[in-house]
Amino acid sequence: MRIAVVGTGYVGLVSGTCFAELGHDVVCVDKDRAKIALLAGGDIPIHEPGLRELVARNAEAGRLGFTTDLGAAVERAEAVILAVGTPSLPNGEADLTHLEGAVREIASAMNAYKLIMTKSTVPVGTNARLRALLASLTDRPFDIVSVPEFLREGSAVKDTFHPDRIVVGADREEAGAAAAALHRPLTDRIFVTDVRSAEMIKYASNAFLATKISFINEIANICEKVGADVGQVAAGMGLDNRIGSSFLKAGIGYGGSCFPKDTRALIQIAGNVDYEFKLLKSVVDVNRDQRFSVVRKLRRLYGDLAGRTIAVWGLAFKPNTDDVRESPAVDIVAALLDLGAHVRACDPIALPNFRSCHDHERIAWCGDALEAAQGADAVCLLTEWPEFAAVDLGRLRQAMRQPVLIDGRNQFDAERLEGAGFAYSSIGRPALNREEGEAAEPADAQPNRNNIA
Ligand SMILES: NC(=O)C1=CN([C@@H]2O[C@H](COP(=O)(O)OP(=O)(O)OC[C@H]3O[C@@H](n4cnc5c(N)ncnc54)[C@H](O)[C@@H]3O)[C@@H](O)[C@H]2O)C=CC1
Ligand SMILES: O=C(O)[C@H]1O[C@H](OP(=O)(O)OP(=O)(O)OC[C@H]2O[C@@H](n3ccc(=O)[nH]c3=O)[C@H](O)[C@@H]2O)[C@H](O)[C@@H](O)[C@@H]1O
Repeated sequence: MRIAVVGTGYVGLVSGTCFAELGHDVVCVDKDRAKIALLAGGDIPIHEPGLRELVARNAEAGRLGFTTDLGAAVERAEAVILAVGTPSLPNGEADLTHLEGAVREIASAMNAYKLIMTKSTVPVGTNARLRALLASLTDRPFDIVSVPEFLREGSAVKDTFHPDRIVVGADREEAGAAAAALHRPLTDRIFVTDVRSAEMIKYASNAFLATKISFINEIANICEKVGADVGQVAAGMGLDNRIGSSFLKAGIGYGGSCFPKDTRALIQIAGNVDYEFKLLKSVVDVNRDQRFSVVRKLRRLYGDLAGRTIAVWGLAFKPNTDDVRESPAVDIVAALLDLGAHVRACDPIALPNFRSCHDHERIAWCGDALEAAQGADAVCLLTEWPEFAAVDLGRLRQAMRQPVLIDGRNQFDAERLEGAGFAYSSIGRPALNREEGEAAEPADAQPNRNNIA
């Protein structure tokens, strides 16, 4: 099939490449000329394991092309995938201007029947509105079906080739069958439903996963107070098939381009029909606060952070990506700077993206974990890159002014760290060196180890 993919972000690029790999003839379109020039030159604009090779192989085979000419791509296509961004408006609602713009451009290129598949995450009712918009602009026949995308950054290629399920929302049976047939080589688990339910499945799925994360983070906060270990609690809970073990990793909360945006949008979707989604509002509040637990631990330890040097390990919102959109690190670094601290930051690949948006005279940009730790009063681990957990503790201790490690992603073993002479604190796990009932006192030159948990 000849396919045009409109929007060459994660979703467009990965799904376009996937369909090329399946033998289809794919052209990816983006209005960002720099992005298309990069792709046409054999480079890729995102860090995604396995993607570069896949793009190169399919481009070389002539099955995958890149263009800024939406009209030409759509004219030759039998199917069009919509994968443009749907970012948050200031009130939390999804901004649909990119989608509407793309549909207007598609209208001008309609020369025959097209199967249009919306992979962008859109509020319930959006596909119906896009259908009405397109119908008002063209007499040519088309279908619009909803095929929400569930890939994760960092494992996008694997997720696309081995999805848990494909959801197809169609209001005409033949259109649903055609979209399902296109995805059939990827999985037999294809759930065909109506368009509105498909749109809602996407938001409900992201909101549910976000809820699991905020839930376990609140359990972690209670664990800290009662002396339980959230890792053990999550493991024990996860053995129940009804609960499942995934998305129960406690830490500094979720970030990224989707959970924050989609939870806000679902709260708005509910609000627009006069329903207050209380649970989801709390999920968002808990998540917003959770990241600052790292800063609170530092303040309990040191009191005033002005003039302190804090090493920040990890800037990406999760490992295996250079994406820093709504990363907890953004707020944590800003809070440290507001409190007068000096920050020494590192990340294996996300540093340039972070630096381009959040540069500051009191941030030193460092090449690796040990360089960042040089002269630091504390290390804060914010992204669970494997190289951080593998750091040589002896060299780390030597590099630091004070051997303090705040582990925002529970990557280290407390006993090992404390055995190596560190004051160590993680999220929701008991601190070995803290006596029950011990009073918290502000510290001066030396950290008050007993206050770190
Ligand atoms: N990033 C992710 O992991 C996932 C994203 N999604 C959803 O997929 C959608 C796309 O997200 P990303 O892939 O992150 O996109 P992105 O926001 O990184 O990129 C979208 C691209 O669309 C292009 N674009 C906008 N209007 C255009 C037009 N009229 N013609 C051609 N190109 C146009 C932009 O220049 C941009 O390069 C969003 O709705 C998102 O919520 C869904 C699942 C996973
Ligand atoms: O709609 C989207 O864009 C995508 O959003 C998420 O994917 P993604 O944001 O790429 O990454 P996740 O692996 O879900 O992680 C999101 C955030 O949650 C955090 N997280 C995840 C799992 C966990 O147990 N604990 C936890 O804090 C991660 O550190 C990260 O900050 C969903 O997992 C995808 O299914 C969905 O397609």
